Amino acid sequence: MPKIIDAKVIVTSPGRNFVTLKIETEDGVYGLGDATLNGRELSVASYLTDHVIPLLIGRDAHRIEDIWQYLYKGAYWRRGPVTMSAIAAVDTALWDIKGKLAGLPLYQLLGGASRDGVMVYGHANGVSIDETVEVARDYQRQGYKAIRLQCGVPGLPSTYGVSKDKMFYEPADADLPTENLWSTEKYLRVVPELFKAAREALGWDVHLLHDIHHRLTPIEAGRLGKDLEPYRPFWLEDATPAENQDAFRLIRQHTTTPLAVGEIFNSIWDAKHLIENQLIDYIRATVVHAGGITHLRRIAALADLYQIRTGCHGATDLSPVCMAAALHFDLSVPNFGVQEYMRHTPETDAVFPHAYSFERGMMHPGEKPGLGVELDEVLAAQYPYKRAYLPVNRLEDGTMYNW
Ligand SMILES: O=C(O)C(=O)C[C@H](O)[C@H](O)CO
Ligand SMILES: [Mg+2]
Repeated sequence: MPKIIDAKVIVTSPGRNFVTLKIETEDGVYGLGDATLNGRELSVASYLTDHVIPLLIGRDAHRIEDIWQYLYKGAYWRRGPVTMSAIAAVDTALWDIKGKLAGLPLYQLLGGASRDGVMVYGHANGVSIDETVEVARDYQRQGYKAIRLQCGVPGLPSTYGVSKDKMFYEPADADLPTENLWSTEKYLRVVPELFKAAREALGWDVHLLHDIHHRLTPIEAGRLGKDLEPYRPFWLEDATPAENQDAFRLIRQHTTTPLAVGEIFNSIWDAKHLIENQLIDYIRATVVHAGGITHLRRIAALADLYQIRTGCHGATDLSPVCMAAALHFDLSVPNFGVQEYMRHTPETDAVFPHAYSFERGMMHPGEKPGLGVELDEVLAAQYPYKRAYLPVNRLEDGTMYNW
């Protein structure tokens, strides 16, 4: 058996923080797993180092399911983003090892390719509608088949999804949380105008997406979904906070615009009611925050019964290790929908050399055994952890709101 003899956590910040687990086996094969939880990174690093790594030493790296169950059931305290990100890192690293030992890229172990490539969506954003549409046009020229549109809201100094840089977006921008302002009324006026202008400029042969980022009540989201129907959005994401899963029923009663949710979900239990009641169309849970490949496959299998497709989260705070794992999953899973793709900075790509590639709107995980991602530990050591928080949101009268 490939016995686990060592494991360690590597924290590095090549432009942003990443937490990576490296598991080594007796025969010199190692695997990597992403454990990054944006703004709360060190909690997962400690969970792994202090509580998980001692449990791994001496175990058979091939027994992925058993180790998953051991860490989930054995902790007694189930679920939650810290626990599930830690379990995800172990699970991903073990799949990486299994692939390397088999001499096969991970997607082959997951049943092989179900499609030729993975459709991804890029982020077009700008301060104004015109600027956003111009950026979207540029994405279209690069061959993107799906584009997310976010634009500034007149009257609000800044908002989610609008960055200074056109290809990179990094919301965790400060040593203490930046405070943003929010007005639902102002926002609801601009989004239909954005989609109208985008359809006029880009035509109908491109999928258009939008992320509400948990900021509307169900009835407000229903109204926005209805207003956007003429422009046929691919999805509206995180329309309303999803702790109360039935909130999505109210949105559904008012619009046929497809709904996506789940980037902050960490377990099948967060999605079960939404899926079984067909309250959503896309499930956005991804490898690092939802228990790894093993658990994500379980969520996708449940979703498949209800014709709900996957749409894995893929922001920059998910490391190239997670991106690679997501692409292997996407290529193989039967009910794939779309994959989010936000480019990492050149510094991040240098620390994590990888086999995955992008060509005209499609990605492929590559043919290297396992995940196909390395971690240059010498380079990583040159970028020490730097505390960084996600922003917070307040209404214009000072009331704390959802970011
Ligand atoms: O990429 C998205 O859809 C996001 O909503 C990005 C999140 O704000 C980000 O990953 C938070 O860490
Ligand atoms: Mg989102």
